[in-house]
Amino acid sequence: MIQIKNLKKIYQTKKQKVQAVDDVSLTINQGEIFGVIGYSGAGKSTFIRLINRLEEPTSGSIEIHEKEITKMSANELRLKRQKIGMIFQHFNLLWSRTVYDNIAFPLEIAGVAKSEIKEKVMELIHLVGLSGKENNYPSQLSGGQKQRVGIARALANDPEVLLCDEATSALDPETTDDILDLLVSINQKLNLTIILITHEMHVIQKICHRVAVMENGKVVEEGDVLDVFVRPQSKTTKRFVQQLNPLEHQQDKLAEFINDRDDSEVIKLHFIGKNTKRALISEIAKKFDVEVNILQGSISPTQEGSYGTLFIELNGANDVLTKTIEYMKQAGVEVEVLKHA
Ligand SMILES: Nc1ncnc2c1ncn2[C@@H]1O[C@H](COP(=O)(O)OP(=O)(O)OP(=O)(O)O)[C@@H](O)[C@H]1O
Repeated sequence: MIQIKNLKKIYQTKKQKVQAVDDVSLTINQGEIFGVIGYSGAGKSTFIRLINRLEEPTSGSIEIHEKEITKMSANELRLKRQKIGMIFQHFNLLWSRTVYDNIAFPLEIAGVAKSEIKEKVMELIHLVGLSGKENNYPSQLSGGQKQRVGIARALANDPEVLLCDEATSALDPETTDDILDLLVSINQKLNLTIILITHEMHVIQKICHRVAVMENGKVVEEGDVLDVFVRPQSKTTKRFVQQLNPLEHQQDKLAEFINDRDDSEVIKLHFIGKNTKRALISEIAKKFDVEVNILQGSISPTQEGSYGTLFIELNGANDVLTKTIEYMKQAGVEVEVLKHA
């Protein structure tokens, strides 16, 4: 478990003080993928660099597996950092070293015997899907392959946690998905805790279990990914969720369309988890004397299950409409009436 309490970082420049991280407290559980999302300047990079003290905190504490990072001496910190892997947006590889030698580097520094290094490096090369590329130099690799080297290097000393600093931001969408899949498989195979920062909601949706939203150095919202997606609270979170759900963008257009039709009830439904697989619309059409018109719908998978949004129009007698809505609520679907008949 990682416990971060009242973490603060103030940069003092000649002209001004910048409060980059402002009283952040978070608990990150063993084996989870925890995402921190925010717009540029929110304080994400500073936050993640504070965890392994690449930046010195102004105040606050960070405990990893009950060891207080903030109180460690330089020597203790050097040893602890071997157990905190990190990957970067621009990979930070050693360009004059081959794939093999890049991955071997942290093991050499840790004083591991050559024969053990060989076994470990070959195992890691296999794990990240780079078999056959051992003797290539970084310049001979694609962006996705470079990040695979970065991941293998970060895993060399069997870390307790992997920090990912915008690890997919320099990659195209398809390669991003491949790297995200690799991170999920590593998380599952090794039960490795992963903390990542990103400005892309897609990354959070695809691989994170929990998420914190940062704004002006503060965490403005935090929770299970599914909950945050379905019920975003802060304005910033709502904007991020809209980034991903085209339906939310189109809600204004839908509203115009809805207002044209004065005899129908218009409803927004949120299906969460196993409910996304339920044939609720055909159920209500059979069970009640209502006409159902499907206006728009989408379904999005997350690590913790799927969620779906559906806009429907219902026509029928008022008491039947009330019963239909009650039936859908009882089925565990969230119902929001956008326009009454
Ligand atoms: N070394 C520094 N000295 C002074 N101010 C800094 C320093 N590093 C970051 N800042 C400031 O701290 C704030 C947070 O920056 P940070 O890079 O952590 O945000 P971010 O969310 O990672 O943004 P980006 O995605 O653009 O990197 C910004 O106002 C930034 O200008």
